[in-house]
Amino acid sequence: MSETAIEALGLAKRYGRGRGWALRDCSFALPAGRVCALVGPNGAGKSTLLALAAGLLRPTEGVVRGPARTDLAYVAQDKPLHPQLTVADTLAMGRELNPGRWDGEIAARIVEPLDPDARVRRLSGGQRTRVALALALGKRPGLLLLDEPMADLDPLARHELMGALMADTAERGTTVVVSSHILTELEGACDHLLLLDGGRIRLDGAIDDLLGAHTLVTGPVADLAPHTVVESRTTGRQLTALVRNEGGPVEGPWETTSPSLEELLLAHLRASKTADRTPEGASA
Ligand SMILES: Nc1ncnc2c1ncn2[C@@H]1O[C@H](COP(=O)(O)OP(=O)(O)OP(=O)(O)O)[C@@H](O)[C@H]1O
Repeated sequence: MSETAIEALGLAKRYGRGRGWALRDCSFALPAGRVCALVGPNGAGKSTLLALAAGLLRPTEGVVRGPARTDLAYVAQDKPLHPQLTVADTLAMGRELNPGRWDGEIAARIVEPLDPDARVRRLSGGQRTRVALALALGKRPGLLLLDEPMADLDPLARHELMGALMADTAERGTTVVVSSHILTELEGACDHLLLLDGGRIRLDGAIDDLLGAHTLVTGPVADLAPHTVVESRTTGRQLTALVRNEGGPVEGPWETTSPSLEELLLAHLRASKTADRTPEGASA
């Protein structure tokens, strides 16, 4: 059995009485060393889950257990930094706040394109992202929580930083939970998936297992029973459906392939949207 890096049990969050649930009944256990993609539509609860995991929010219900604060780094969407400090001062502060574990080398590598004497308030959004990531990685955390870390980076910087981040965390066996809307960014980098929608977990598991548990079916419109259909669409006489592999191989006049991560996610998201609109709930 592999060690668990972070675990949630019945975790729920409501930002005040009378407000809706931002997160509801979330239970999961993430094995140590995994790189977990946290995905879901706007307002799904991703930032809430990450802030709860970082210990910055208190759950309304349930618990989340992770490493101690000293062994955890969190890069929030708004990347709070001290605007008056320079890049070099910010890293010096990181060293002071993390005695005995600060890795100046990785931090310096991340901010390498920046002027060390530039003040944070004069940096662009993407440049601030570099500083925030340098602080987080310099801390050498066992668990790294990243909330849409690459959103304001140009494609080249995104590619370079994602590569550096993944190489470094793989080398050290760091557990990473990273939220993003850019599925292509996650596809090669992550090995675990948490899909949130409407504050609830819709999919949770190793990406290979999840992909292997589904088949994408295309062909003439016909009944796919006894297979469990996650979601199906018809265009004219053509059927495209994502089915679970529970009922054995799909046999019939259809072409069957393994879904891509994007196809898997989109089908589950469309299915949960339909289920929310259907009183009895649709299959998901
Ligand atoms: N500080 C807050 N006060 C009140 N409601 C909040 C607060 N933060 C988030 N919410 C609500 O909680 C729900 C989940 O929001 P959250 O930011 O966690 O979603 P998200 O999945 O990170 O969205 P996005 O992809 O847009 O960043 C939303 O309905 C949002 O309006």
